[in-house]
Amino acid sequence: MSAPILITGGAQRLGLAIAKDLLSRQFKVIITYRSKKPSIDELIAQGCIAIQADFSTDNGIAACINEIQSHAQSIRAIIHNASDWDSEKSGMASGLDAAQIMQKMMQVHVSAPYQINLACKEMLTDHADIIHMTDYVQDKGSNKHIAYAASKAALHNLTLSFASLLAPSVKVNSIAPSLLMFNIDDTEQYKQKALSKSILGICPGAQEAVKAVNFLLNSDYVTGQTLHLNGGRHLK
Ligand SMILES: NC(=O)C1=CN([C@@H]2O[C@H](COP(=O)(O)OP(=O)(O)OC[C@H]3O[C@@H](n4cnc5c(N)ncnc54)[C@H](OP(=O)(O)O)[C@@H]3O)[C@@H](O)[C@H]2O)C=CC1
Ligand SMILES: Nc1nc2c(c(=O)[nH]1)N=C([C@H](O)[C@@H](O)CO)CN2
Repeated sequence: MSAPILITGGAQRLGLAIAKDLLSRQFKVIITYRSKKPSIDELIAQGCIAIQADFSTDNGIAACINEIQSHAQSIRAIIHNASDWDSEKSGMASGLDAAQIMQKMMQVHVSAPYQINLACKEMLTDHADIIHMTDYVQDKGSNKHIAYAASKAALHNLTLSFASLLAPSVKVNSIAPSLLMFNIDDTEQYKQKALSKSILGICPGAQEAVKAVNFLLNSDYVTGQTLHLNGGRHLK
């Protein structure tokens, strides 16, 4: 029986598109989700295993690891996709102070992938992959999402460390998107401004991430790298 591919945060948007693509091509898929959504029942109906997990606490991460290990003896790939895109403004508006915002961003984007990778590394098959979904801001920072950007930079640093630790049997890479999908509450003004930040000027949708994941899964010689999905934003 083929080893499953684990996708964290697989119940919506990019993670859901990646899960659906892999299931359509007969991969075994395990997703984690934080809050219940209709998409989860659809995935389960297609044979996906769905694990409820909230990475905001170490107990939540440990419980998730136990669930993963109860469902699989081996793992073909781990895609760390789960994420909260907190700005300092939105975080403080929700009552968090600076320390709590930084802790929240580092917990989901760094501590969870770190703990899951170490706990599951012996389960990874020969020629396995770990993919960290980072962000264009990993290299550039962000004046509105300071803690978020720092956590994505730290996540990319995990790529470098785990690529070195797990070679040659496991490849570890970052995928660093900028705008791939809008959010439901994005205004037209925001959308136009976001589109203007890249030289290609489009919002390509989730399939751009699907294609990048499949490139890495099919590669034999790419590790410790970043696949930039940013429409040439760095050239603007
Ligand atoms: N979409 C884009 O244009 C871009 C995306 N990226 C990155 O790509 C990845 C996918 O993006 P996107 O699909 O938009 O992501 P989403 O913002 O849709 O988040 C994906 C999932 O992560 C889950 N999640 C958030 N916090 C936690 C937590 N503490 N524990 C467990 N699960 C959690 C959410 O659960 P819940 O549904 O319960 O909230 C959500 O379903 C992310 O890492 C993102 O940072 C980077 C740049 C651009
Ligand atoms: N977890 C998330 N991270 C990010 C999102 C998102 O919706 N969820 N969106 C972005 C933006 O698209 C940004 O790249 C361009 O404005 C960044 N990260």
